[in-house]
This record gives sequence, C-alpha cells and structure tokens, in this order.
Amino acid sequence: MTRHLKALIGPSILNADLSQLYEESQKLLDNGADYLHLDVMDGQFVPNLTFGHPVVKCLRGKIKDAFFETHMMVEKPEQWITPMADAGVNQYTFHIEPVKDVIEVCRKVREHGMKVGVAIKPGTPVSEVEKYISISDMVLIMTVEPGFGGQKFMENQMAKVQYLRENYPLLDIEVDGGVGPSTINCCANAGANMIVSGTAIIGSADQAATIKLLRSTVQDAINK
Ligand SMILES: O=C(CO)[C@@H](O)[C@H](O)COP(=O)(O)O
Ligand SMILES: [Co+2]
Repeated sequence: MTRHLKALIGPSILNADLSQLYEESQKLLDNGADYLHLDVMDGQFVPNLTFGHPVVKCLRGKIKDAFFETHMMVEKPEQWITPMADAGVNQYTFHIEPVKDVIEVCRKVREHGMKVGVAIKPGTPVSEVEKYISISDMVLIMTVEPGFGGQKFMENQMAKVQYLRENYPLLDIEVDGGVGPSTINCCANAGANMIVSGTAIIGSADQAATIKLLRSTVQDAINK
C-alpha cells in the first residue's frame, strides 16, 4: 500500500477557556479538527504549568473517538508514559533535550501502544532529532520557545522543516507555535503537514473556516 502525506490540523487548547475543556474540545472537533494537541507542562522543562494525565483521562471519558496527541514539555518524559497511555492518549510527543536515552523512551511509548513524536526547541539543531527518525512516527519542529501560547512565529525554523522534507519525503512533520492564517504559507511551502494552531483557531470568529483554510493551504502544497 502506498503511503501518502496528509494535511492534518491539530488545535492546541492551551489558550482556550480551560474551565470548559470538554465543550471547547468538542467544538474544535465539530469544526473539523483532525486531532487535539494537548500541551502538558511541568513547570521545570518550561516556566509554565498546565495539566497532566488526570485531566486528559477525564477528557477521554467524554470524547471517545478523537485522536489525542500530548505535547510533553516535561523534564522526565519517561515518567508519564504509563499514565498517559492509561488515560487514552494516541500519540506521545516529547522533547528530546532533557532525555538521556531517547531510543528507550521511544521504545517504551510504542510498547504502550501509542505513536511516538520527537520534538525540538528552536535552539536545538535538526541533526539532534534526525537520529531518531527511524524509531519515531513524527518530528515536531517548535516555531516558538515552548511554554506559552500566543507567541510570534519564528520563520527561521523553516530551514529545519525544509531539510527534513527534502530528505524524508513521507515523514510526518509537525510545526507548533504562532501558526495561523498569516504564517501557514511558510509552513506549507517548507513541507510541514501536521499543523498545531492555538490562538489563531481559538480566537477565530469562524473556527471551521480557519481550520479549513489551514488544511487546504497545506494540502495544496503537498499536492504540488
Ligand atoms: O506548545 C505550545 C507552546 O509551548 C503550543 O502548542 C502553543 O500553545 C500553540 O499556541 P499558539 O502559538 O498557536 O497560540
Ligand atoms: Co504544543
């Protein structure tokens, strides 16, 4: 079977009204989101705190069939694999920077039945993550310093995306941070196919139209 790249839009709920987490998440899915990107922060790897597996588990209790990706901005990603798998996470994306044995973490994530994504901060060279492509399902190139939503898109990160796309034509490449209608062309032309977008979707007056625009821009670039 031939594998084709697919444009996928995963809204980040970080800047949503988290007191309405279920309603906000369901609305995003009803408006056409392909998956949910759940930002988990531990106050150590990044200077911010969000939520952990108990919250993800409650959300899974109400939303049975959507694809959940957790973006683990944590110092010890190995610590949360089992609870996140038990909470119903489909993809466990973690930062490689603080991890000694990335291969072991990837192996353990897969052993728990989840897909594995490897993420790098803007200051980390792409060669650092390239080493793990053969044992992971996706690479996340951060386009802001991890920790907060609503930051400015770093266009200089597109060189990493371009490099990966040129060398790995079928690799799932995700971008995250400051992505929205005004920056999607950059991401699409560089070769990203999985798009995380928080503020631009959450704050949009017409979420469905914004999600559709992001997806069609990326799909058009893939089809070129
Ligand atoms: O991981 C992060 C931030 O660390 C993200 O997922 C962002 O929170 C996305 O939000 P916007 O930059 O699109 O507002
Ligand atoms: Co994120």
